[in-house]
Amino acid sequence: MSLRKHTEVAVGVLIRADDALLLTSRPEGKPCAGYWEFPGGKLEDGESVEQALRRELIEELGITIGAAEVWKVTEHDYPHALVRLHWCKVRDWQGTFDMREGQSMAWQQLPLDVKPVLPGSLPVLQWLAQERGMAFDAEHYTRHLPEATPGL
Ligand SMILES: Nc1nc2c([nH]c(=O)n2[C@@H]2O[C@H](COP(=O)(O)OP(=O)(O)OP(=O)(O)O)[C@@H](O)[C@H]2O)c(=O)[nH]1
Repeated sequence: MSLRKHTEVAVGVLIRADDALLLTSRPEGKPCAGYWEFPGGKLEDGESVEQALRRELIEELGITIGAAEVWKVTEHDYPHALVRLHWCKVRDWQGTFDMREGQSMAWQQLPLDVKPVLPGSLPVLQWLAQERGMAFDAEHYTRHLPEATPGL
């Protein structure tokens, strides 16, 4: 049996006052380019989840977040990596959004209009829908997936 090492990832669910959620598109050159995701990235050595998330959101979006606590932890096994996702809800940030990696951003209510969404993010969309008393239809997010997606 081969044991794959987890890649630890900090992910921010940015929630605006009207409950809209921030989604960003994965830039060209990364695995799953063009998929929509919540902003974030991999922890570097010695970093906490909160530190990594703060650094990533400055690097990617040009904003500085306030306090961020881990809300949920999920795992997803992609061919390119076995990831452990540490999800933080963020309602407090400063600065102006600046897509520094050439990505797109979209404030979205549930169910999301942007597609496709990374499969590793679906559990969180389900929890968010539950919290809002809404039905969750996984097929809404998966039925238009490209048939062969390199890196997925
Ligand atoms: N940021 C982010 N990553 C996610 C989400 N869902 C999900 O499965 N992932 C996975 O978590 C991993 C995050 O890695 P990344 O490539 O975005 O990290 P990074 O910005 O540090 O990349 P880098 O290697 O270019 O520095 C990817 O394997 C990605 O598929 C999500 O909603 N947001």
